[in-house]
Amino acid sequence: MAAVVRLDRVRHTFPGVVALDDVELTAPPGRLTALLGPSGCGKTTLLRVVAGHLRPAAGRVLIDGRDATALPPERRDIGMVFQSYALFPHLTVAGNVAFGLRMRRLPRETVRRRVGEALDLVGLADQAGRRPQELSGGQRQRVALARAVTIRPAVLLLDEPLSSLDARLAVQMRGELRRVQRETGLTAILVTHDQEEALELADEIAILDRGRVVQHGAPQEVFRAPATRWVAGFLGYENVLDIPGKGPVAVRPEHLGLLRPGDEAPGDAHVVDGTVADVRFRGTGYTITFRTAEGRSLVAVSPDDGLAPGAPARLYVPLSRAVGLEGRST
Ligand SMILES: Nc1ncnc2c1ncn2[C@@H]1O[C@H](COP(=O)(O)OP(=O)(O)OP(=O)(O)O)[C@@H](O)[C@H]1O
Repeated sequence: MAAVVRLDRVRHTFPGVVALDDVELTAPPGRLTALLGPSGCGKTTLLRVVAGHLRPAAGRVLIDGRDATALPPERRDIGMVFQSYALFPHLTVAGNVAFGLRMRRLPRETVRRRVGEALDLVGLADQAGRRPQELSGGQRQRVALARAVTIRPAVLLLDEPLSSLDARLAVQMRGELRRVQRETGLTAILVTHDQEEALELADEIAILDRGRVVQHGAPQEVFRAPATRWVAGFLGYENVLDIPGKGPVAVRPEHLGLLRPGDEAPGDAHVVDGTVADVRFRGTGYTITFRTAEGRSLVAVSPDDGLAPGAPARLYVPLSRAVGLEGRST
């Protein structure tokens, strides 16, 4: 049965750094919770505390209501997948997947069956006899995933599992990871610094900033309604501007519209006049930076350029896309 993981006021410091600052977090059973935040915000420290590789200075780790804070990693019933795969080079694929089962002294026949099931699950049944160094990065990560799930752990911890894969493969592996997590029904906690990955994979996202969980919710909710100015900025609401009657608002570049001469702004939009400061090609279009009359910098994206630095420009913000910042903490 999938377990619920709860962190109860977990605190940890390293010399001169508060890595975890009274973290309260619940990872619900059978769901994938992503820990998302910038480098150094405490994601890995949090995962190490859950895994039992690090004893927190204060607070408790509860796995299915049981206090696991003092338990060593091997008694926590946890499967782990690391960025670096951490496969045994001298063992075959099947040997790697079997490792945890053999450690648990399961009967030979059970080990054989479960290894077969795990390799089927990750699509590597035909690679069982190969060694890790003969596999691609994506295949190695599948072996690591099979090894972690075959012990049927209460919790699956994933520490940046896709970040050593090239961009295209990482995107493809997202789907694999999601499917395996769903099919196994495991409670999973994923550490990532990649927003897109978190939004696509997670049932819930916890955003960390300087050792604190600053927002926790469904991906859509976190993305559409960032709880603080910092979260808004972190999630790409790059533009902050004042709208009369609404106060300061944050807007994503892709929601800032560009009015060509003669264009009318749509109803329910706020119009801003400015000057083009910079135009950059970004493959699928252009990133255009504007300077408003009040001296603010605004960034928009446009499918075509046709604008040169110094040219006057009119922008509009659909009010439905503007996230009000008044009353939100920094
Ligand atoms: N073993 C350690 N000794 C001293 N400081 C540490 C140690 N491990 C982490 N820290 C510090 O604790 C803070 C949190 O680090 P952590 O590795 O948890 O961040 P992270 O969010 O996982 O970052 P990244 O995305 O870069 O891996 C950072 O300021 C880091 O420098």
